[in-house]
Amino acid sequence: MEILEARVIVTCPGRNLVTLKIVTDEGIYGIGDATLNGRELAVVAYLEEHVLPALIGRDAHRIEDIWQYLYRGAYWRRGPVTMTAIAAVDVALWDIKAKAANMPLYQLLGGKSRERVMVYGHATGKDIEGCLDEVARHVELGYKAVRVQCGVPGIATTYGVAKRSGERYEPADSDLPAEHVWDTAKYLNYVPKLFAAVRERFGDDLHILHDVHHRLTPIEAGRLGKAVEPYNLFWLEDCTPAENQQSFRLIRQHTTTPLAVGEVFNSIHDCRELIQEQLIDYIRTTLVHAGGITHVRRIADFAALFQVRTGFHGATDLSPVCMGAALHFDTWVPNFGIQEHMPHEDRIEEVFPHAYRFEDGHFTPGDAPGHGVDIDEDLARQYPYKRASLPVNRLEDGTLWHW
Ligand SMILES: O=C(O)[C@@H](O)[C@@H](O)[C@H](O)[C@H](O)CO
Ligand SMILES: [Mg+2]
Repeated sequence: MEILEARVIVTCPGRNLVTLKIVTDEGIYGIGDATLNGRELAVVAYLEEHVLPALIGRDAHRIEDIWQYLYRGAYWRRGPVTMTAIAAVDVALWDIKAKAANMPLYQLLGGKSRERVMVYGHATGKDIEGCLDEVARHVELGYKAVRVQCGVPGIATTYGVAKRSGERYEPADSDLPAEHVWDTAKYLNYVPKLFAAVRERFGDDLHILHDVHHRLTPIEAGRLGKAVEPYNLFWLEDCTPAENQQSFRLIRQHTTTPLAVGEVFNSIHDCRELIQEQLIDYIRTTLVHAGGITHVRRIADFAALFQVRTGFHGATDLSPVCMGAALHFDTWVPNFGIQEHMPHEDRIEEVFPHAYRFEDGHFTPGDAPGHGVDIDEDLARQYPYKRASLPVNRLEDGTLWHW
């Protein structure tokens, strides 16, 4: 089956999303997500100039060979732009292969390991009370697991908190990077009270998650993990930047709170020590930013050897195409943990019709052949690209900090 054509579709139905469509001579096409939040056009140029011309005429069935060709051929190794471009090609080719086999993608991966995929939703509030109301709304909607984030008194804006209650937060919300102010001491004094309040009101069964978004030092992370042990978190995410994988040894010496890391990783080499030394419990690296199904499957299999489970990134900047493919992966992967879910706004749902469905705190990927997500190109064209940047964070004295 020959690749006849490959094109990139950029659309902004509320936020920028980049999609790759690969068309074959048998009339079967596949699509892959190529969205790298805040750096979208870098991936578009990479694909259009350096990848797509080399795909034309290749056999669409040779997914592994094409992956190696793009990875080794680039010479420079890894990096988010390269690995997102490779992921888009890879997921589109898996979509094609599954459609050609007339099977849902999870069947090609090895079949179902579970009937449904547990997801966590996002409860955010400008303070603890506001966040509790949002947790209640999620529990009502059926969620069994909820990520809780709230504003901190004395800090004007806090990452991951929606501007208005009931809305989703959007990290890329301004033309040029917005500047936020951060204060670790205020955060560390306040946030344990949030978990205490959630347990008090919702009991022991609800899974609670929290994202620190890389903002603590390793010893601060150890202290927080230890302080919140009584509240039995499902996980504490990105408690410190993980470029220095060894720093997690220090955190592990101090706490048994489960740790999740990896949404910014794009290669198995970024998480090798973390997994091999069992310094984390959940790996968050997902299809779109880490070379697609072909590479993330290697990460997941490696993680399984060390009882590390998956907990894929699933914020709104990962398009429905990534979500659909991830749900097939989650349905198959033996060492599944949980899947992040942030609902896309209606305009996005209209541009990307999909087979996956939410029910009772879980998703099922559907049984449509392929990954079950499509793109309405005419509608997509009605929403032109609009530059949007991720924020930066500074300490009160002006020092640039992790956001
Ligand atoms: O856990 C998460 O979902 C996040 O950390 C994201 O909101 C992340 O900040 C964005 O996806 C960045 O594009
Ligand atoms: Mg995160």
